[in-house]
Amino acid sequence: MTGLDEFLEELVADADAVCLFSPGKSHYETLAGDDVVVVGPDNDVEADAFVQLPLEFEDLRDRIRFGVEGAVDHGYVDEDADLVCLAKVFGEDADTVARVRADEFEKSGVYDLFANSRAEPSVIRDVLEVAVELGKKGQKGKPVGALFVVGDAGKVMNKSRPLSYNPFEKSHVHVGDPIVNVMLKEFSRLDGAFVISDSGKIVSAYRYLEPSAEGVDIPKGLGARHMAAGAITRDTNAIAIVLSESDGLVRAFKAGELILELDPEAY
Ligand SMILES: Nc1ncnc2c1ncn2[C@@H]1O[C@H](COP(=O)(O)OP(=O)(O)OP(=O)(O)O)[C@@H](O)[C@H]1O
Ligand SMILES: [Mn+2]
Repeated sequence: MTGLDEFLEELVADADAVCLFSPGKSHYETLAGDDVVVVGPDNDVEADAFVQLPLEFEDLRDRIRFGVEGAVDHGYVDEDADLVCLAKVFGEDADTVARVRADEFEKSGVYDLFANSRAEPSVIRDVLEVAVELGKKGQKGKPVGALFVVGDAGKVMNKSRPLSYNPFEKSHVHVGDPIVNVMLKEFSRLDGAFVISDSGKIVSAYRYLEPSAEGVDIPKGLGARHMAAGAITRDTNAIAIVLSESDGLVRAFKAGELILELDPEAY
């Protein structure tokens, strides 16, 4: 199929770098002579240029966008680099080639959310996972909402007040621990926000956030929970992860802005 060969040759011609998504060892070694950035959950192939994926990003566009933002942020590629991305969509091996310019995407800040927040990336990932699971299953079959404020916990506590006794008062428990995830889901039935420290310690449940909402610009149609989430991330160095009871989506806010929107059903 010479036509196809020609097409593929053109597709990858003159690229500045190759982004390899979760490559196997042999796949990586084949390309090791090129300018390669590996993107994946782990750096199994011990690549020098590596961007860690904190989520699976089922949607290839989201996955590529995250990888490219990470590659630019690390300085592995220029902001206007011409890139070839190799990824697996259907099988266990790379089956998809995408040609993309690094400036193709409006900067979404999704990479920055994980890599450059006060809280540890793994803590942010664990909280997102809890929110996504809660969104999938709800509480006893009913849709449920939840608000998690992650990082800069001292300041967040100063800008909030308790709605009820704090079940985490004297405990030293962390997100990611399976028991704690069950507790978070259980307590999400009641009002208010969870406050989580940079390192993932659950500081409090049932906090009513009272940040100044000045200058916060969140999409119309979102209510008080989302407004409080956006505002607290402008007023402090925390990020916020919200599960909406009404539309079932999980959203992340940083510096007063909506950065990420996920449909739990897609994960
Ligand atoms: N300032 C706040 N701090 C903490 N929790 C809040 C705050 N404001 C609202 N909430 C919580 O959000 C819940 C839902 O409020 P509301 O419906 O106005 O928010 P929303 O943004 O529309 O969220 P949803 O999409 O889940 O309905 C409230 O019952 C309360 O538990
Ligand atoms: Mn509402």
